[in-house]
This record gives sequence, C-alpha cells and structure tokens, in this order.
Amino acid sequence: LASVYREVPEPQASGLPEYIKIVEVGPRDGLQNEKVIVPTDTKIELINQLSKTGLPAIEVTSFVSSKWVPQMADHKEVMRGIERHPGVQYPVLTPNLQGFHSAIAAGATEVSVFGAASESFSKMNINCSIEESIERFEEVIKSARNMNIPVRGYVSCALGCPYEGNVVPDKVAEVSKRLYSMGCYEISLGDTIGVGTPGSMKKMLEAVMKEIPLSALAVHCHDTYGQALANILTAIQMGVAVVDSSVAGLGGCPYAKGATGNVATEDVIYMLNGLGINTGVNLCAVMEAGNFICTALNKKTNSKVAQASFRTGTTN
Ligand SMILES: CC(C)(COP(=O)([O-])OP(=O)([O-])OC[C@H]1O[C@@H](n2cnc3c(N)ncnc32)[C@H](O)[C@@H]1OP(=O)([O-])[O-])[C@@H](O)C(=O)NCCC(=O)NCCSC(=O)C[C@@](C)(O)CC(=O)[O-]
Repeated sequence: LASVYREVPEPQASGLPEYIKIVEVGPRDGLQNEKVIVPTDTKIELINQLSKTGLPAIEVTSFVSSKWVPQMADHKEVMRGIERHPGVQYPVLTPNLQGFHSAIAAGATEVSVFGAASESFSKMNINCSIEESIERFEEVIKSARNMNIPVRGYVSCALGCPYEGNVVPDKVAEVSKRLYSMGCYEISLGDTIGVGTPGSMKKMLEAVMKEIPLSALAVHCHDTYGQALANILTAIQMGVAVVDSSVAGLGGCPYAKGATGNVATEDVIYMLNGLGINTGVNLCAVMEAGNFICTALNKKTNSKVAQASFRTGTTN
C-alpha cells in the first residue's frame, strides 16, 4: 500500500518536479474504444511488454458491464493472464461494488473509481447522477479500505463536456474534493474530450489546488485539439508530478463522441527527457510496445515521436 503514496518531489532549480510518474492507460483507455474486439492474448502481450519498460503503473482493464463496453468483457482473463512485475501497479476501473468484487476476485490489487464534473456525462457514461455515483464510490472505497486496496479517483470533463460544453473549475474542485475526502489517494483530472488549453488547465488547477494537495493530483489529457503536451507542461510547471498517457496515443471514451486518443506515452517521455525530468521509463521499449499494438490493430501510431523515429531512425 505504501508504494502508491509518493513523497512530494523536490522541485528542480527550474521549478519543475525532478521525477514524474507516468500512469500508462493504453490497455484500458486506449483499447476500450476499438470497434473490433482485440484478442485477449494481444491485450496480455501488450501489458507484458509495457511491464518491461520501467513504467510504474499500467491500467489493465475495467470491470464494467460488457453490454456497455464490449471491448472490456474479458477483464477477468486479462487480469489473471498478465505477468506482474514487482514495483509496478496494475489498477483497474470499478464503477460500483459489483465491479469491485469481480476485480478483487480476479486478483486486482488497486482500483479506480471514475466520476465526472458534468451531470450529463455522468448519466451517459455510468448511468447515474454525480450524487448517486459518489454514493456508489463510497461503498467501493469503504470495502477497499477494509482490504487495504488503494483507490484512485478520476474526474472526467475537467476542461469541458461533450454534452454541456463549458465546465466551471469550481465544480471540478468540488467533485475532486469529495473523492479525495472519501479516501482516494490520487485524483486524476481528465480532459475527456481534449478541448483544454494551457489557459483553462491553469484556471482549473488553481481551483482544485485550493482543495487538494498537489502531491495527490494527476492529469489525464486527450489530444483532440493538439493541446495535450502544452497542457501537461502547464500542469507540471504548476507542480503536478503524475501524468496519465497511452502508448501510441491510442484511445477515446465510448461516451465522448469525436474525442481522440490520450496523449501518447512516447511523446510525454520525449518531452520530459528533454526537460531533464526523470521518469524511469525506457522510451525505445515503449515505442516497441506501441509498434506491437499498432501492428496488431492494423493502424498507424498517433505518437509523433514514434512516427519521426521510424522515419529518421533516431529518437533525438
Ligand atoms: C456503470 C454501469 C455498470 C451501470 O450500468 P447500469 O445498467 O446502470 O447498472 P445496473 O446496476 O442497473 O445493472 C444493470 C446490468 O449491468 C450489470 N452490471 C452492473 N454493474 C456491473 C459491473 N461493474 N460489471 C459488470 N456488469 C455490471 C448488472 O449485473 C445488470 O446485468 P443484467 O442483470 O442486466 O444482466 C454501466 O453504466 C457501465 O458499465 N458503464 C461503462 C462505463 C465505462 O466503462 N466508460 C468508459 C470508461 S470512463 C473513461 O473513459 C474516462 C476516463 C476514466 O478515461 C477519464 C477521462 O478521460 O475523462
């Protein structure tokens, strides 16, 4: 349990954190939106390859209804099939107690609840209001606490909603505060549809940071409008030291039409390497895992760094 709680990183002379923790969400957020069902063995192989890259956390799957997200129907098999590496966290998504119990039975040792700062998105994504979702999460967090299982909390639509448009920073702060007060060790602020800019990211973080310690915040940026790296840089300049990303930039949410993938893990690592920030992750090994999954899905990588290095044969 202690391994998920991080020391607040010492700022570098530049004011940036010395270490950034990357939470790889490709096997879950990356694959959940794929139309064709990806074979279970391919998902397992992807996670096994990612486990060898130095990534400290890999989100494996989600224990949601297979009627809602058919791509995640093999959650038990994936969870049971992966090789777990010491020191790597393998969180899974659990929207309610039913999902939590299935996840634990399949061997999960960390879970994430996922709420939203927008009523309409909450209803479309998990079929309940924000208030009802908080009640469900409270049950999950209570059971998890009894079993010493750490719980991460997502807040979707932190910079905009596909149904309501603008989302006010105070609402993001309010939902984040509730999840944190209930016992989530970390709050991941999701720009679900990738509409944020460094300006809106800064305003939203200023509101959230009034309620929650910086050391408990993460950012989760989709790249729909090409702003993800700029938004992440803004967040880390403000002291955020946990960044979610997806290998090959795969992803999207089935309930956020038109939203493209998460920021590519390769591109985040390249940027952080250039800033002299340690991630402990081997960029080439992540690119190989990205190449594996793109070949399996028969699609081109969304990572600019992978595209450039395959063209030029270099990574810097
Ligand atoms: C939350 C529910 C389950 C509510 O779904 P519901 O229909 O309201 O649930 P219910 O309690 O009324 O139960 C209805 C049926 O669902 C079953 N059920 C109930 N719970 C579960 C469960 N945990 N696992 C498996 N099955 C479940 C239950 O057993 C029953 O089955 P039936 O009797 O009809 O055969 C549903 O709305 C759902 O599965 N939604 C999917 C949500 C999802 O996965 N969205 C994508 C991930 S979120 C995201 O991508 C954003 C994020 C995290 O990346 C951050 C960002 O970018 O912002």
